Amino acid sequence: MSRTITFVTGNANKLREVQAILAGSPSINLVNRKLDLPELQAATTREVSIDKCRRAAEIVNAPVLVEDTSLCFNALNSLPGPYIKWFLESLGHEGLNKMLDGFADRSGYALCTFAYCEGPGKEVHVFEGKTDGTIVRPRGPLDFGWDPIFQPDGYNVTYAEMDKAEKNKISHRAKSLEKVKAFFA
Ligand SMILES: O=c1nc[nH]c2c1ncn2[C@H]1C[C@H](O)[C@@H](COP(=O)(O)OP(=O)(O)OP(=O)(O)O)O1
Ligand SMILES: [Mg+2]
Repeated sequence: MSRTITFVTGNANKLREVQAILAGSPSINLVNRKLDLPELQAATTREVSIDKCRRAAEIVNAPVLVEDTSLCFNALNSLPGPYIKWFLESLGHEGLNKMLDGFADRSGYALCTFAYCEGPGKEVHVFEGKTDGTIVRPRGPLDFGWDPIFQPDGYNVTYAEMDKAEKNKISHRAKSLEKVKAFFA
């Protein structure tokens, strides 16, 4: 049985990756609604995505999936975290790198948190995926967010330099979507 789920996101690149990763998953029929939902000022992507999911369910009034992504620097006790979007917009790739120039540790991780809810007032289910890596000077195409400055552990290329299919095998998003798929299987 295939269920129709509305993926609420304003980010076209996220949508493309989610569609690619879910291609061939017969249990999920994904449709998109482009809404840039307001996001709670909270410490974790978990809290942000749960709140975002509740808001989405109210608006769409049907089963919804949302996702919130963090980029966390270990030297900064996991900041910028859920605020990476605003740090990236204000500081750019170079500014994000400079934030770490005073530290020996340039390691970090990408964290993706999907949240699913059947409708207004219903329980919210959370699915997290994490990929560890290093923050590097930008390399590769500039089409998706902080991809050029994130080099996943075990690779000598950045997310941006990787084949899309390769990124979609090992990414934070792929790992959390594995859990989403298992939930609906
Ligand atoms: O795999 C990724 N590779 C590189 N950059 C990424 C990735 N995934 C999210 N990003 C960027 C987009 C945004 O600058 C921030 C997350 O913020 P986040 O609120 O989750 O995304 P968003 O506001 O663009 O879309 P949405 O409407 O789903 O909230 O990191
Ligand atoms: Mg957002």
